[in-house]
This record gives sequence, C-alpha cells and structure tokens, in this order.
Amino acid sequence: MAPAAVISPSILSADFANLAPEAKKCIQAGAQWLHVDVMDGHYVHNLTIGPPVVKSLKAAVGTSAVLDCHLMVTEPTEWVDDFAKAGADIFTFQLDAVAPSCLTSETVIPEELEKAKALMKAIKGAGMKAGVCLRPKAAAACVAPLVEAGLVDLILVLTVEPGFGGQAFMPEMVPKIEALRKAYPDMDIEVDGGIKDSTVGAAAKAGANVVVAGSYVFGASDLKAAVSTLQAALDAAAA
Ligand SMILES: O=C(CO)[C@@H](O)[C@H](O)COP(=O)(O)O
Ligand SMILES: [Fe+2]
Repeated sequence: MAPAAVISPSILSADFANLAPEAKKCIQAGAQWLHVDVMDGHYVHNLTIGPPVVKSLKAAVGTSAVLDCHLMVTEPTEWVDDFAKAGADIFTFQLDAVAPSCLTSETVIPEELEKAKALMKAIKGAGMKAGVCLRPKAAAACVAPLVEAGLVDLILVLTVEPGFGGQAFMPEMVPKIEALRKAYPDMDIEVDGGIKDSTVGAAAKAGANVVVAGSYVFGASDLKAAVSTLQAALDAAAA
C-alpha cells in the first residue's frame, strides 16, 4: 500500500514566542506532523532548537501530532537519548554527518556504514522512528544497504542546502525523489526545502508523500488554506 500523505510544517518559521499556539494552528489546519529543525552551529551555521523545546512542544500537542525531528548536527549519536526522552517521534539525521563518503561516492565505505547502522539501531532502540537525510550532494544509492538492513523508516530528500528556511527549491533534486520512490514503493519519502504552492506538485508527482514547508505555511495570510493547498497536491499525485 502506498504510504499516507503527510504535511509537516517546519516550526523554524513559526513565532518561537508563541510556539504552542502556532503548532496547534497547524494541527487544526490538518497537518499530521510537526517538523523540528535542530541545528547545532557546527554542522550548519545556525542554532535553533534542542531537547527542552521538544519536551515543551510534546507537552503542548500530546499525541495530536508526530514530532518529526530533523537533526542537522555533527554528532547525531550523542543526541539520541535526549531527543527520545524529550518525546521526539522521528529522529532523522544527515547521512553525511556519519558517512561523509556519501557526498563523493554512490557507495558508503564499510566503516562509515557500520557507524550509520549503529546510530539507526540506537534510534530505534530508543523507541523512535529512524530517518536518513540526503543533502543535495549525497547520492540516493547510499541508503540502499541501510534499507536492506531494515533500519530505515523514512528518507528525507533535502531540496535546499541545509541551514536556513526560506531558500529556493532545487528542481534538480526531483530525479532523486523519483529514483527513491521507484526503488522503495512503500517507504515514507519526505521532501524538505522551498516547498510552496508552485513547487509541491513536482515533488509530489515525483513520489514524495511527506512534505515539509516552513516559510510557505507560516508566511501565509491564511495558514489553513496553505496546508490545504499542500494536501491537495499530495492527493492529486496519489490519485
Ligand atoms: O531543514 C531545513 C533547512 O535546513 C528545512 O526544514 C527548512 O526549515 C524548510 O523551510 P522552507 O524552505 O520551507 O522555508
Ligand atoms: Fe528540515
């Protein structure tokens, strides 16, 4: 069965002084997940959200939304337990943070592959779903041994360089989404970066079933209409 369509607004573009009401507005508008961009100032030059904020967000939304945590950090392994305790549902890490060979080769070198596998086992062992993120330069083929090992719950395709919201969608990432959907018909494939009314169709038609959108959703004059537009594009692609 094809995986369910999901909208995951990125709270990076929310008003952090009003995070709980902003999150609840998204849920009331029909969003099923909330995307939490975690940046450590090392992997990318930005500092955002850590476990205390995830804990408060979880307390505010309970089980009404999945907390979809996207970790752009240099040492994801160090954060598994803290995010699990805070209430993260999905822990997605940058594959190149643990396996930099994915940026220059279609095959991850064995030592790095073992590190990625150990991390994913730890994520699942801590009770979270394990996601693997491919930044634009990371080769799609590199996820194959991880999927074959049964460790991948979600593949996130970044359609911008990591670090900031509000960047332009990279259309050259569409073939990567298509290749992953062809290889993994039942996998949650998430697209993240520059998603709005004019770009969501291409990502959805290529096979993404989970769409992240930050500046489009929180910058909209009508947040509910923005979420509905994204949902309609996913529904049209699935039909
Ligand atoms: O992970 C990232 C950026 O590194 C994203 O989740 C962005 O925060 C999405 O923002 P928009 O491109 O939708 O404004
Ligand atoms: Fe993200």
